[in-house]
Amino acid sequence: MKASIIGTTGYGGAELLRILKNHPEFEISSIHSTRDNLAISDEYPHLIGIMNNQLQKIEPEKISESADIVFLATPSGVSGELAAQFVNKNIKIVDLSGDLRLPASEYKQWYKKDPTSDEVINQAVYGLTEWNRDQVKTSDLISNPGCYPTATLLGLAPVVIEQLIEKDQIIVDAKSGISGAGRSLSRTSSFAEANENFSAYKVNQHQHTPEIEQQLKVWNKEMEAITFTTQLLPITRGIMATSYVKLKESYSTKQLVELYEHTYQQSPFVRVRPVGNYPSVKEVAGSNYCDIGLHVDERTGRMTIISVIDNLMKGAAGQAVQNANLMFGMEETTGLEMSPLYP
Ligand SMILES: NC(=O)C1=CN([C@@H]2O[C@H](COP(=O)(O)OP(=O)(O)OC[C@H]3O[C@@H](n4cnc5c(N)ncnc54)[C@H](OP(=O)(O)O)[C@@H]3O)[C@@H](O)[C@H]2O)C=CC1
Ligand SMILES: CC(=O)N[C@@H](CCC(=O)OP(=O)(O)O)C(=O)O
Repeated sequence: MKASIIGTTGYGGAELLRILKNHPEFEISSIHSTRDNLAISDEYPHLIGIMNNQLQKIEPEKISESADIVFLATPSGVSGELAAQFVNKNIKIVDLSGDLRLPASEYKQWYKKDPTSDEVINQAVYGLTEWNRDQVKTSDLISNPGCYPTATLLGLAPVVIEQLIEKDQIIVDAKSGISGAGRSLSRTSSFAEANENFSAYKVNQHQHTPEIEQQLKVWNKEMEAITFTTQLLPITRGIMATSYVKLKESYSTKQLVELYEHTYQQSPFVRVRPVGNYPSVKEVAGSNYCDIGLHVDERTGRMTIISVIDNLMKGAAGQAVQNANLMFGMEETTGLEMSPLYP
């Protein structure tokens, strides 16, 4: 299968290159960004001697004729316009941005950008793979989940679906490494501002809030608004989402660990930690795993759920390829079985 990547010079694009270069079934047929006639190894010297593909102009007609799938690793606002040019052509699409995840009106409110049309948005399947496998398999247009929603939703799903928690009491305290902000320069992600620092941003205004709430409502329509805080960690890769939920009845940690193990027993990329064991971001770095640890505080009746992912892998390129694998009838793990980079 031939794959094209748009947004190849960004961090998500670079991670797609790393995965697809070693994928047994996908071959990289063309790479694109706003620039062309530049070798990818000139932009990314870590690829010297590994890949010397040239960046090419973005010509949707030509790409659709020569590739079976296109990955849009482009910024929100750009991806939606590109997706509209590829839909209904003979090519599958996986969009890594937030452009196809929300209804147009809600997108405008949270992203403060013009949305793409609801007609395109409505064709997209939300690619939280573990929970949407059947739809992903038959879709030609995938809206890949955001990095924070992936970690948060995988952590919350079992207790929301089983209706074990209060519907209006979810608090999510989430932290991301700096690569989550992309490759372009910004003051907050500069070394001097981020190193040895730890700061909260977009408090109660983060654009991933409605994406999380929307999926919680799919699982249980009674679910209400969440409190969601995002923070910037001075590390390169990794997200930790710590969710606090109020249990309706009393359960032990052991009972809930068993529920999570049972829920995810057919999900090779979700690893539930045993009682008393909590995951760290380094334990999933460079891999497509989402690791989940949990604990019930019997004093408060609350459960703490800690889920970690690599934002560039399960939070972006890894999950995008996991979805692409299913779209072409492959095992979801194909080309994604790399172990975490530890230490
Ligand atoms: N970083 C992360 O952890 C995650 C990112 N995402 C999403 O994935 C997408 C890519 O993110 P990331 O790789 O971090 O972003 P980067 O800022 O690192 O890269 C953006 C890429 O898009 C290209 N680009 C920018 N504008 C255009 C345009 N008008 N037409 C074509 N290409 C364009 C850039 O090309 P050039 O620089 O050559 O102009 C670059 O290759 C974003 O939508 C992001 O929200 C989702 C989950 C996690
Ligand atoms: C650390 C950091 O800045 N992360 C970014 C992630 C953005 C992103 O992935 O954008 P989408 O909305 O297109 O998914 C943020 O919090 O905005």
